[in-house]
Amino acid sequence: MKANPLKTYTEQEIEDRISKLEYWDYQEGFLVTSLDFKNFADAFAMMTRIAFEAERLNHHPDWSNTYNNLSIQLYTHDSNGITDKDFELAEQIEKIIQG
Ligand SMILES: C[C@H](O)[C@H](O)[C@H]1CNC2=NC(N)=NC(=O)C2=N1
Repeated sequence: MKANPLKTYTEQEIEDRISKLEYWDYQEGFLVTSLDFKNFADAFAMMTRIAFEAERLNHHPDWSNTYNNLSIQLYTHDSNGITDKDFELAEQIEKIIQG
């Protein structure tokens, strides 16, 4: 199950790389974002698109949805930290958001 843990980023490396992203912050060990949509349907449509991307990358978000809000936390559970996988998914989600 836990094959080959990836290299985890240091806090400084995380801050440097996340500063290049518009929608993401680093909070309490996670890459995080909170997105508000017009309504539930739009929020859920976005979750569906992100879900397919997560499957493609084999890396999955910790997330929650409340009506029109989608809150996402990214973390590599197998490595107990932030890895390239988290940044790959964050960057892909950002592209989807930006259309
Ligand atoms: C076996 C499978 O590759 C792993 O369990 C993957 C799947 N998706 C994952 N997603 C996240 N966020 N962290 C992981 O460690 C992880 N591991």
